[in-house]
Amino acid sequence: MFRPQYNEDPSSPTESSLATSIFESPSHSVSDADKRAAQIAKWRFSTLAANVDTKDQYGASSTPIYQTATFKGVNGEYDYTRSGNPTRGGLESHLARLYGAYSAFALSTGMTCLDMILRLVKPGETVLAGDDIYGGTNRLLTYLSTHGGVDVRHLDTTRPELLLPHLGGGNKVTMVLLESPTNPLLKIADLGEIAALVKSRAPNALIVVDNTMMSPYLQRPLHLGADIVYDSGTKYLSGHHDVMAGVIAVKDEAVHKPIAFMINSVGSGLAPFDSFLLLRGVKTISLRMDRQMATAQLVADYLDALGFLVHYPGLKHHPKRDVHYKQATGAGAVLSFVTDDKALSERIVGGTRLWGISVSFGAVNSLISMPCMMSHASISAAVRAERGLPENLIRLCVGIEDPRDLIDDLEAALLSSGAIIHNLSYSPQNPTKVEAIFDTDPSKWILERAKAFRRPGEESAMARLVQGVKRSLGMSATERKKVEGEVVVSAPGKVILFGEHAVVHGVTAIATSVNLRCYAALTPRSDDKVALEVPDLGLEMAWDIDSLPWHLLPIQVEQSGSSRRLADKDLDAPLLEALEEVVKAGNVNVKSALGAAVAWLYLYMTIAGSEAEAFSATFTASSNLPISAGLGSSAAYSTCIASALLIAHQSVPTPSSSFTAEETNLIDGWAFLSEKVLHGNPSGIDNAVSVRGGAVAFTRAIGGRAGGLEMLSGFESVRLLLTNTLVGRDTKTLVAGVGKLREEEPEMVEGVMRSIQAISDEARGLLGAGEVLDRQRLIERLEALIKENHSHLVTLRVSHPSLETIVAATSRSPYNLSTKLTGAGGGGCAVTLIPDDFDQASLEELIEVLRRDGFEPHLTSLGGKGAGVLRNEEKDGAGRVVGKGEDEGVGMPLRAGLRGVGREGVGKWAEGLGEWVFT
Ligand SMILES: N[C@@H](CCSC[C@H](N)C(=O)O)C(=O)O
Repeated sequence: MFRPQYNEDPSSPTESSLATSIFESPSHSVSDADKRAAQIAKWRFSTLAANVDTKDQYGASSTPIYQTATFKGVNGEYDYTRSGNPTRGGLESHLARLYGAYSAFALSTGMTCLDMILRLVKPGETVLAGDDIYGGTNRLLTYLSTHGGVDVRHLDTTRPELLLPHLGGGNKVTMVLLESPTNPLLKIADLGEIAALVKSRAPNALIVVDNTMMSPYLQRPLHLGADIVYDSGTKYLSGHHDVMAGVIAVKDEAVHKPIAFMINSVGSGLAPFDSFLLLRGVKTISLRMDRQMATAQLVADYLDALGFLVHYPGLKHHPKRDVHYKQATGAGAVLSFVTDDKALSERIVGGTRLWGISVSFGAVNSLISMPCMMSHASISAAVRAERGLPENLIRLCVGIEDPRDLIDDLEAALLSSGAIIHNLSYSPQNPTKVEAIFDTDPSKWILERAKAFRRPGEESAMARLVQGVKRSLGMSATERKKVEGEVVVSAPGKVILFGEHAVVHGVTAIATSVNLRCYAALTPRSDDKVALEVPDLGLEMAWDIDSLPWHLLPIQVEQSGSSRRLADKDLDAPLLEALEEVVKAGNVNVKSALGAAVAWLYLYMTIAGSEAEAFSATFTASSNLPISAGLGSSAAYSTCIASALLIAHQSVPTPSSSFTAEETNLIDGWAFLSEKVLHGNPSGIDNAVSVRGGAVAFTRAIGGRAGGLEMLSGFESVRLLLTNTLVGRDTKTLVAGVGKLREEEPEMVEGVMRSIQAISDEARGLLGAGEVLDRQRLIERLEALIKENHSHLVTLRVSHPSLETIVAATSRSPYNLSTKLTGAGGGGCAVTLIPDDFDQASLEELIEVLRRDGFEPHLTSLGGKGAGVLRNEEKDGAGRVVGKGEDEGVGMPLRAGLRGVGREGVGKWAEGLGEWVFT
């Protein structure tokens, strides 16, 4: 005789026949039927579901509806539809295969199934059931206990150990009735563990599982130790809410027989037409459920991201997620959430248009309900309260609609009800961008979508309070990543030697690094804070890491071609605005300090990529570069932030000799992003020079012409006097002034632009790999070009009396030096080339003259090194750099020295630290 195999995947337990008689247990002959069964046993669920294995007398593809009450007794197989009907029989054979069951029965409703099953329990016996169960189940169990003499006990089935006191001893437990997930709180019971536990202590007790939430597609309890499983066929099995039905599937003949007897005696078998509908619906179950589940996950993620307490086993933090996925292959398409306010829940439910307000679930259209008022209304309010079923609970049953329409509708209802409000840190132009993400990654889309809103009121305040208390107790809310040792970096400033202003109009500019630099240390700490110290700006701030707006982090688009995460091209407006608020909340409003703090936090968060990757550290930066003088101090600062963070995150290792081109480009990309935070729309030339050092020729892409950046490698260092006029100026106004002049006098300005392009072209040749001149001739040509370029800048009206004073002082005898403004002009700095043979005494005298005139001269040189990192040789046994955190007891962190030496001493301090490696 053929016996079913209870394997992992659905087996083929019954012989393929159009009908299964309920009078007798299925008997099967070894032969073709067994061979076919063996073949079917290999099929996966969706193949089995779509192929109904019937043997109709006419070969009908779709099982015919035998709409007849009686039969004339051909072969004695059927006599009366209550006892057996070919349409129902075909359905039952098909269902048995899907459940991996010994046999299956199709009944008029799910509740009829439970009724038939509960008739196996006798008065005086005990049934154990969950404390979160469907209202109809609770009602029938209550009736049985009040009218049938059955002892019904409700327990929390998520804790198998709670069953123990009820098993064995004087207890007469003959049935354990389980739901997993439960309806409506989606709690998870470990079906296998409970079955084993019950069987070990009460071997005769039957394990019964209501599997309606999952269907056999996702969970097959008979394979987990259950004896009987039943489903409301009205739900996922039929899928269209056009038929009421129930299905019982059993493990063996011993259970089959009494249930078959009862169904025939009572006449609860499913009618032929309804059997046809159920059979038709079940063929598509896997398709429907896959789609419904995928959308349910999005809806759950969305509500979760908005801060609602959501019950759904697909959520990462569902308390029994692991148990669920041990016994089921998916999370299903029902979820519930609480609002903490019944009236609010009513407004949400009433505010939806697409979600139908209805009981039931599993159909192709989505439904919304309040269980306490609907599916679970038959449980008294007192019992609901006792069992922890919130009156404000909303249950969502997700259908196959487009997820975007469902979210639109739900979002509108949440908004109109006041359950969520707009997140003002979110820029309103983003929805289109967000919509586009849906096609490539719906789960990222949903999280981005949730960023636009937040829940008003208590909950977040409460969460903040809890976190505050935790912090005050010295408890960390999150296990933090640690920075391994202190990271010390530096990066140079730059001067634009030729082509400033003209570069805005597409002319090539030549910029070189200077040996004035920004220095910075990233020092580990262990108090869950991230801090910033820029003593030059009077900036000293610290933030709790978990108080930062991590939820606004831009979506991380998969990047091909690099194992490292590259910087985004554009700034994320919501994050930027939120960080400005964060910094302003610390009473920092001065533009330079505000920018420095926001740039630091922006890179700190985006390079980490998530709060989980963030570490606790202090970033300390100081620079001997004049600030806001057109010398690229912000680019040097940005380069320091980028390189320190990338090294700390081990995206860039501290090299033994120099950085690779890929590492250099990576640092440049992130430094450019920081420059965007600081300047809005920078050209990129400053960070390019700061990261790479040396000299570059930079042409901005403009009017369809390609731009470019060329490193000028043949360049040897030249001495330079950089004189700060200390006259503040506004770059934007000066750039706009040249633009206006171009409109008013186009020919004149075009002529100047052409001349400056010629200067830059010649300089590119001199400093690059072009014409090789002897050193003296090179300096002479550069001096001539400096003078010429300055005169053009005067013509463009961007000079300033203070700059002209410096030009005059340096060009007069006995100095005879060439000077030009650098950068935006209108004040700022002037650069004076110092030939190799210029005598030291004259130089010192000139510096004194300039000082007396109220200027601030710095002797420096052109074309120094780019970004650098201090090689820390101190390693521990595992080869890691020894940490010098605030509290690691390994001596003073280097940042203390960096703060202590002041701007003038910082260069010397850095030199004395040890060996540096540069890009
Ligand atoms: N009025 C009905 C409610 C049926 S609820 C159906 C379904 N099981 C669900 O959970 O939505 C009744 O009282 O039984």
